Amino acid sequence: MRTVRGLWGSSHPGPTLVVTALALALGIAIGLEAWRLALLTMAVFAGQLSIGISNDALDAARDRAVGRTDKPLARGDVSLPAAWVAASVCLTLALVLSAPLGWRMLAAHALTLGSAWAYNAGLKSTALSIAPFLVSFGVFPSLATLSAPEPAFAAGWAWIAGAALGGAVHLTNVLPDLDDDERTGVRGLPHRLGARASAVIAALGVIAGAVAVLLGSAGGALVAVPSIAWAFFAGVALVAVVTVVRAMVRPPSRALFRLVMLAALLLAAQLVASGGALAA
Ligand SMILES: CC(C)=CCC/C(C)=C/CC/C(C)=C/COP(=O)(O)OP(=O)(O)O
Repeated sequence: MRTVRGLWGSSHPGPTLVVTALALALGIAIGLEAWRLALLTMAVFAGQLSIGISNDALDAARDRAVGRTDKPLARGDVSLPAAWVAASVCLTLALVLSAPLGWRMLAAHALTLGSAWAYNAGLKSTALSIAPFLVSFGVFPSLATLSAPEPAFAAGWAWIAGAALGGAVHLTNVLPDLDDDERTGVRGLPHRLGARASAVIAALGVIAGAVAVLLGSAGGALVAVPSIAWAFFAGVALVAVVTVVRAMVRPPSRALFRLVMLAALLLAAQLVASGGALAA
């Protein structure tokens, strides 16, 4: 039981659940039938577990060195071999569950997973640390549209929205750990930019994502934007403003990352509410 709890804690449960909910929301928005929706959601969930657990497995020694008591592997609640078995099983499950949805969906999911694992394996310590987030989240909306009986890539605006939000996720996720990371030699893009610049760019990313969804789901015509979409846009813009203000007046905390996740969920809800045409 301790191992299962520890593995769940290592999976980055918050982001895992949010990304899974986003996949479910996108699948609902495009009207996927029940079995496709279930497979898409379970495949994304398994993939997220594999990304989160492998991330903590690769970071275990560093996390132990800086006394990260929030990390089950660093605390010794889970052994490293158990984490690697769990991450490998989840990765395999993610691919096996994707396969019945078609080879295009399988290939796209493999790409998002490969890019995330590349982050874990070392890209996180380079100036290109943001790249896997742009790639994985950029491709992410297409996981839903490629799961449809007539597979298609997502529309260009959805790629832009996904990548912009993915960038914001990265720029805010590492903020509370900047000092610990520097001590263990992890110097990704946010470390090089500094906390405030990262938070401001993340907020701009959130706004860019909101504009892409607002205009994209209305076919590019401002006059065609329904009032419900404007309401969601205002909500997301408010989240972006709060993110910047918080970053200016308080030391960087998990709150900024949670605000970005909230913005992503609001945008997904907007897509479901407006029944926006997501496919290209
Ligand atoms: C759609 C999809 C597949 C997206 C995934 C994209 C991606 C690059 C995910 C990595 C997620 C992750 C475990 C970040 C934490 O890393 P960290 O080690 O920087 O921070 P930590 O202290 O929170 O572990």
